[in-house]
Amino acid sequence: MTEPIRVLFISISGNTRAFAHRLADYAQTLHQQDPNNPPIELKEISEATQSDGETKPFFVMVPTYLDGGNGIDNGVKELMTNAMGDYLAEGENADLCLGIIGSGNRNFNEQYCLTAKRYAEEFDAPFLADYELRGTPSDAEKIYTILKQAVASDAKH
Ligand SMILES: Cc1cc2nc3c(=O)[nH]c(=O)nc-3n(C[C@H](O)[C@H](O)[C@H](O)COP(=O)(O)O)c2cc1C
Repeated sequence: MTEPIRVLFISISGNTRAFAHRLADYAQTLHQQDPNNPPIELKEISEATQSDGETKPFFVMVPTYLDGGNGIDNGVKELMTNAMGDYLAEGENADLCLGIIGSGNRNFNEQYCLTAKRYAEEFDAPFLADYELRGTPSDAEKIYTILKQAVASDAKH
């Protein structure tokens, strides 16, 4: 039996939630065709989430909400998504994070997907992929392949 791929996400206006479900639906279709394709198990993190301590590896999907700065030579302030950063910082959770997927809007130029990039650095996990807004079917295909490869090459756990 193939272990599900776990994906933790946070979503403020619903785009990341929509993409997470698109990704899980795509994984489910492939899983039904061939049980060697792992399904995706989603967990939504919000301000209300209490961590009882993660025990299995997972990936993170985080959109970008930043205020001020340009993210390069002056500071930016993370808004809205802090509950995910707090969750990763709790206990040993970050040790189980296999990678971060960022989303955002390219209109933000250098700040595109910057929260995911900052998390990757802070929590010492690879920045695996990015997509815009609600993502596309081809983003789901691409990201599913990346997650599957990351699980297969995970020598840490
Ligand atoms: C106030 C605000 C600030 C944002 N800042 C950024 C940003 O700095 N970089 C970026 O790539 N996207 C930025 N975005 C775009 C969001 O990351 C994008 O809409 C994302 O899909 C929202 O995900 P959600 O609907 O799951 O909350 C911003 C959106 C808003 C409303």
